[in-house]
Amino acid sequence: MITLDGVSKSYERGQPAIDNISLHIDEGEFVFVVGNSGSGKSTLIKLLLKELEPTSGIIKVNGQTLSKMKRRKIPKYRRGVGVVFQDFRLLKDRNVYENVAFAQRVIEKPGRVIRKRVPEVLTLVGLAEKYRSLPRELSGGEQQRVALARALVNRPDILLADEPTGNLDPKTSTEIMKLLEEINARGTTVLVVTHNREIVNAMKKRVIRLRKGVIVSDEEKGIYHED
Ligand SMILES: Nc1ncnc2c1ncn2[C@@H]1O[C@H](COP(=O)(O)OP(=O)(O)OP(=O)(O)O)[C@@H](O)[C@H]1O
Repeated sequence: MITLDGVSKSYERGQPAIDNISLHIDEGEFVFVVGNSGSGKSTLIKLLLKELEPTSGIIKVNGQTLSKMKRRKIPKYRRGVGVVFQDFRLLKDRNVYENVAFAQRVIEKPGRVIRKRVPEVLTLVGLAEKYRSLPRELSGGEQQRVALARALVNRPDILLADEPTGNLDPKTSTEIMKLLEEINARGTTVLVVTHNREIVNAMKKRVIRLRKGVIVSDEEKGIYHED
């Protein structure tokens, strides 16, 4: 599903942000990528979304080699990967329903599909009753649920989450993680970047740890070791 082969990424100055990483993530896996600030986690997400090009190495996602992808295919590729971020990134002046429906409108889904699919996915994240609320009327956890619904509405094979609980309290963070686990159980491959130790240790999933752009451990049912 996701394969990196000898991937490095250097910015203009300093050490490589990603330094000769090779890894494989199978279809249906749930993986945490952990590491201190500056270890390269966000760079990895950007490489997977083809927002950045690697300095060297090969990245394959869903059978496609990203470096060979035609420019005009990139938007479609990105829409096939669900993404959520720490800061939710919702449209402030649109309600919950519209925030989610928007992801379908941009790919020109017919109205009847949108009217069916949006309530379905809002039910999945537990927000069916708040479909008319604006983002500012929601708690942080609810806003992240909307972001998740938006990421899932087009049924992506892969969900990338960059520090999805970074702005949330511990209880809400656990709820969001349980939701990610459920999404994974329904077949989506999930990759979560975080430095939330408690969450990682509670979930007992595969844990890939980065330090200065290098994989220092990769464990099934892992824990987040002290650095
Ligand atoms: N646009 C950029 N230009 C130059 N250097 C960058 C750029 N983005 C990131 N870096 C550097 O690359 C390294 C890895 O950064 P990255 O953002 O991937 O780390 P991270 O693990 O996601 O950190 P955090 O947990 O703080 O988000 C850092 O040394 C950072 O300073």
